Amino acid sequence: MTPLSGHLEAMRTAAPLVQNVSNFVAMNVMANVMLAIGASPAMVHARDEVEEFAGLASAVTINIGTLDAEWSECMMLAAGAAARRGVPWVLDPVAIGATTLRRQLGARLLELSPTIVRGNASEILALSGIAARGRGADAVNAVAEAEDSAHNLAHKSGAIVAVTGAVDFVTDGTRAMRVSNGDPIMPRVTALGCALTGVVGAFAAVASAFEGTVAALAYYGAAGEVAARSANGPGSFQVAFLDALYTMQGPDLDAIARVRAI
Ligand SMILES: Nc1ncnc2c1ncn2[C@@H]1O[C@H](COP(=O)(O)OP(=O)(O)O)[C@@H](O)[C@H]1O
Ligand SMILES: Cc1ncsc1CCOP(=O)(O)O
Ligand SMILES: [Mg+2]
Repeated sequence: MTPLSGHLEAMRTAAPLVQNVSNFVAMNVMANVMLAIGASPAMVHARDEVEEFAGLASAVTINIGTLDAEWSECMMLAAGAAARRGVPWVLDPVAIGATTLRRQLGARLLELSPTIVRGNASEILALSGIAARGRGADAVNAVAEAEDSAHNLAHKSGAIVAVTGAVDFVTDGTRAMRVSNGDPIMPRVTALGCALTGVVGAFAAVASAFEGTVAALAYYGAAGEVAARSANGPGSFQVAFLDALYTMQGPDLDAIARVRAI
């Protein structure tokens, strides 16, 4: 396995263009996070250009956070274009257990073979067909509760499935890893999960989907730990987090990361 630092350095060298069909809450947060890590984000979702743009991007991310009928159509077009062109694409099934609209779109997007699915435990349970509703976009389930579902979902869909929370879990349906970096203040800042999905996309542009996802999660959690040391609450954390993502070097990541195979 390539060291985590190797993936971070490769991602920064490539500065991949990542197309994000995101949501109204996350767009600004996500773009700032992606610029801080050294990637090039483009929040492009209009029906008339979304497929063309997917041909320019090194990765595509699809997030159902603030969907309506038109967003849904654009997401299907973008995911389809990425899948046809072999561009890695990441699904973030925000609040998928909450409504029929979300569940139906999630099922249709899964048919387009996402490279990676990244969500919290309640979302991964719901996407797997287990009756977990979450609390809107927030998880009410622990990661451990969703690990079997993640495994089955990965096996069935062919996607790498990442369940995030206090200890992240990543599986390809056969092997699995846990990443125990991060800080409990992270879910107190909106859209940090959505922004992480963009970071996963940037790493998937330069690494295998499994290794890239693990590296992205470890880097993100490590930066969260560094930022939490100087933060007084969610406001100062948000600023410190962007700085930590920006300043973290490969050797820092290798030293702070807590990644283990299961
Ligand atoms: N209790 C926690 N302790 C440490 N890190 C956490 C905790 N909860 C979430 N995180 C981290 O926050 C980031 C966003 O994950 P999460 O909150 O699960 O996403 P979402 O916002 O989509 O629900 C991940 O890096 C995850 O590891
Ligand atoms: C609060 C909210 N409502 C719809 S999308 C969204 C953002 C969710 O962000 P995250 O999944 O990163 O917590
Ligand atoms: Mg989320």
